[in-house]
Formats: sequence, C-alpha cells, structure tokens
Amino acid sequence: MSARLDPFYPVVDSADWVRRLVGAGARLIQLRIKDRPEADIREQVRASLAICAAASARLVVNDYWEIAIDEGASHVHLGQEDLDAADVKAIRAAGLRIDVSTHTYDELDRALTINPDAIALGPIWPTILKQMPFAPQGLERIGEWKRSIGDRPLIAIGGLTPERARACLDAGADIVAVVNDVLGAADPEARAAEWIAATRSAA
Ligand SMILES: Cc1ncc(COP(=O)(O)OP(=O)(O)O)c(N)n1
Ligand SMILES: Cc1nc(C(=O)O)sc1CCOP(=O)(O)O
Ligand SMILES: [Mg+2]
Repeated sequence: MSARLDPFYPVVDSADWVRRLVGAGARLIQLRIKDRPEADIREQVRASLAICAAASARLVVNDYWEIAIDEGASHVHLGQEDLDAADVKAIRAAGLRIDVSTHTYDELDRALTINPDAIALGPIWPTILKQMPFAPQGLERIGEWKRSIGDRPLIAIGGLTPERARACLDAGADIVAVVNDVLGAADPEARAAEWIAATRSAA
C-alpha cells in the first residue's frame, strides 16, 4: 500500500513554478508542459525531480511518460488521448504510478480497464485554462465517481478555489488540483498557503 498523497495538488508548467510552490509547502505537484521541444521538457522534468526529491515532494509528469521513465520519475498523469499512445505495460514495468483523467462514464469505464492508481474527474466547475467539450460535473458526481473507483484516490479538478476545494473534499474527493487560482494569484505563495490550510485541515 502506498503512502497517502497530499490533498493540495497544484499543476504547473515549469521547474521554476515547482521550486516556488514546493517552497511554499506543496508536497504533490504536477508538471504539465505543452508545445515545447522535447529537450526542454526533459530538462524541466529533470530539474523538477531534483527539487521534489530534496523536499520529499512527489512530482507527477503529465503526458510525457517516456521522459518520465527515462528520468526516474515515480508518477505520470495520462488523459484519454494519451492512453491511445501510451505503453501502459512499460510504464508499470518501470514502477511508475499512473493517474488517468475522466470526464464521462465511458471514459471512467475505459480508465478502470488499466487499473489506474488514481482517477481525476473534471471539470468540476468551468475552467478558463483550456477548452473542453464537457459541461461542469458539479459536486454530486464526485460521490458517484468515488463509489465507482474502489480504494483509489479521486482527484477533483477544474475551476477550483480553496472554498470549492473544501466542498470537493467534503463530497468525497481525496485530492484537489488547481492551476489558475494559485498561479494567477497576485501572491501565489500566499494563495498556496490558503489552499494548504483549507485542504490539510479537511484531511
Ligand atoms: C489532475 C489532472 N486531471 C486532469 C488532467 C487533464 O489531463 P488530459 O485530459 O490528458 O489533458 P492535458 O492536461 O494533458 O491537457 C490533468 N493534467 N491533471
Ligand atoms: C488541465 C485540466 N484538466 C481538466 C479536466 O477536466 O480534465 S480541467 C483542467 C484545468 C484546471 O485548471 P484550473 O484550476 O485553472 O481551472
Ligand atoms: Mg494529457
């Protein structure tokens, strides 16, 4: 059985952000980089892993599972399209955990076929980060998902604030992921501290 993951889960796009938010107390963090050359991504993954190792924080690498394996990461996040191309056996053989995004019942069924380590459900509220063809899930669906995924942690994502994150945890989520509310804040470290206070007190 693996250790319980921290409920506060910021999602960032650079090793600089990893350094800042791990410095602010994050112990679970995702590196989600889009549209950059592979060499840059590899460098960012390597630097982020070093920062996290020094702070006993866990880095989750989004999308780039081959780089994650090469660089010695312990955890990847894959969406449904990522699953089309991923070699799940190779990821498992390298000992990495795999978390999978879901937005519909069909996606949940498919995700469960690979026996994922955690399931993400989103967007709980509307998000401005990216366009998605999914209506906001709302809080009720969190309980439904939780009842369908066994002992795996459930990650809630999309449009979250500390107050909404608390509501997600109260509804059955184990982990609450965030981009804009922290990275777009006037003082991201102070906002991260608000998230930590709101989420760890719920644990
Ligand atoms: C915690 C978490 N949940 C969902 C996602 C979305 O993954 P995906 O659907 O593959 O989309 P991209 O993030 O790759 O654009 C995530 N990254 N993290
Ligand atoms: C990357 C991502 N995936 C989602 C999903 O529903 O799968 S929502 C999302 C963006 C979350 O950003 P914010 O906290 O700024 O809304
Ligand atoms: Mg993806």
